[in-house]
Amino acid sequence: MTGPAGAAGPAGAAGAAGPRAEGTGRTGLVAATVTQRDGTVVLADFTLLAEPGELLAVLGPSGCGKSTLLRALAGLLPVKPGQVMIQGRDVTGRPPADRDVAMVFEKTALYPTLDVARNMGFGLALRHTSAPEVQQRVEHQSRRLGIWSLLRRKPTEISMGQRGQAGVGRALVRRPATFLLDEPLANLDLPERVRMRRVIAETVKSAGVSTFYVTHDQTEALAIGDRIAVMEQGRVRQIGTSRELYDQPASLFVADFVAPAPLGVLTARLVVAGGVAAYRVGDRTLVTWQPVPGALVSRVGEPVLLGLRAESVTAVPPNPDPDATVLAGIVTAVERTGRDTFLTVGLRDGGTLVARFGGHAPVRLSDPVAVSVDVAAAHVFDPATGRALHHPQ
Ligand SMILES: Nc1ncnc2c1ncn2[C@@H]1O[C@H](COP(=O)(O)OP(=O)(O)OP(=O)(O)O)[C@@H](O)[C@H]1O
Repeated sequence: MTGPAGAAGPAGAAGAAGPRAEGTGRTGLVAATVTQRDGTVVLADFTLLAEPGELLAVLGPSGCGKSTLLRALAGLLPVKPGQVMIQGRDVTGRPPADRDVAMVFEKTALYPTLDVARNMGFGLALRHTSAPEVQQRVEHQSRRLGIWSLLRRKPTEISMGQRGQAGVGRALVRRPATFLLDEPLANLDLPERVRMRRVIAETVKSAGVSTFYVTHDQTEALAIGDRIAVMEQGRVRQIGTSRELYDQPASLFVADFVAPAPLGVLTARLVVAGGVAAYRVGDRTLVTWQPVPGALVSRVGEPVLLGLRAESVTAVPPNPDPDATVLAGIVTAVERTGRDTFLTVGLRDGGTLVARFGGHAPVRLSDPVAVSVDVAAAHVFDPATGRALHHPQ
């Protein structure tokens, strides 16, 4: 199920709004307005609900309101008007302690006088879990997280990354009504992040607890989320699985935000040439060799934006197909990942593309370069609104 906020299906954004969220077991905000203490309205008429047991990744740029969402769910910021639902129960106006949430902040504070084991078990002890059970859960979880050897150390005796891991451990030993994880893997190196996010995903899934996992790292969101909600400026722009967001982004913003490499964008005009769809870009006509897609028929003759992923823009083969589209430009940025080289190419005909070449491509900044473009693979957007008009099959 995918779509922009408000057009999503049963588990989607505004589709599940109102009292219907009650009794469904869903967790999230419904038609909620959240205002910071200084009067800044961060979320307005905002609806986002996770299904029971779902790991919902919340992805978006800095300042879009991700932390505000979690703080409102936890009861740290008031929702007025609107509803906060936890497992289908309306907890709006209830204090944080009544909501049974386990929350991890990016900068989780541990109790400085307690060792890691007691920090991890603190929430359980508060809830009157027996000492042997606290010990058993802390040991089990610390082994899974790889911090068992740190249990007797104080927070000042471990690294920032390890403090973050202990904070995650403190949440994961619990079986709360919902997990709220706000950039829980900050300060960790990449291999540790990947390992930790697997442990987190396994733990929250096996606990069957709805989880909001906030990140601004698209790779992390796509890897971990059952679905991903993409936020921008206090709104959910789209909610769907990683495949849905990648194949059918609702807008240019979403397409660019979920792409591992920046999206190339060309300003074009849709034309029909010899019965097939083509795009005029500067003086060039880029032919798709396919009929005009149904969704674009009404747009023939009009300007559109073409979004091209790096995998559709590649090195020109030694004996190129004469019908292939080859564009010339200048390399304005080079990023090497080992396996691939990503080139940002300023085109002679206007516009910028990002191309994926092989890892050994002998290309340097400011080099002239020719790229082969799979025009039929372009996602097509409305230039005025950025809304998607057509996705390639
Ligand atoms: N205490 C505050 N008082 C006033 N405005 C705030 C406060 N905290 C956050 N904001 C504003 O609310 C908006 C959303 O902030 P929020 O922290 O929710 O964003 P975010 O998506 O979590 O960002 P990041 O990824 O950088 O953590 C921002 O414009 C921010 O400046």
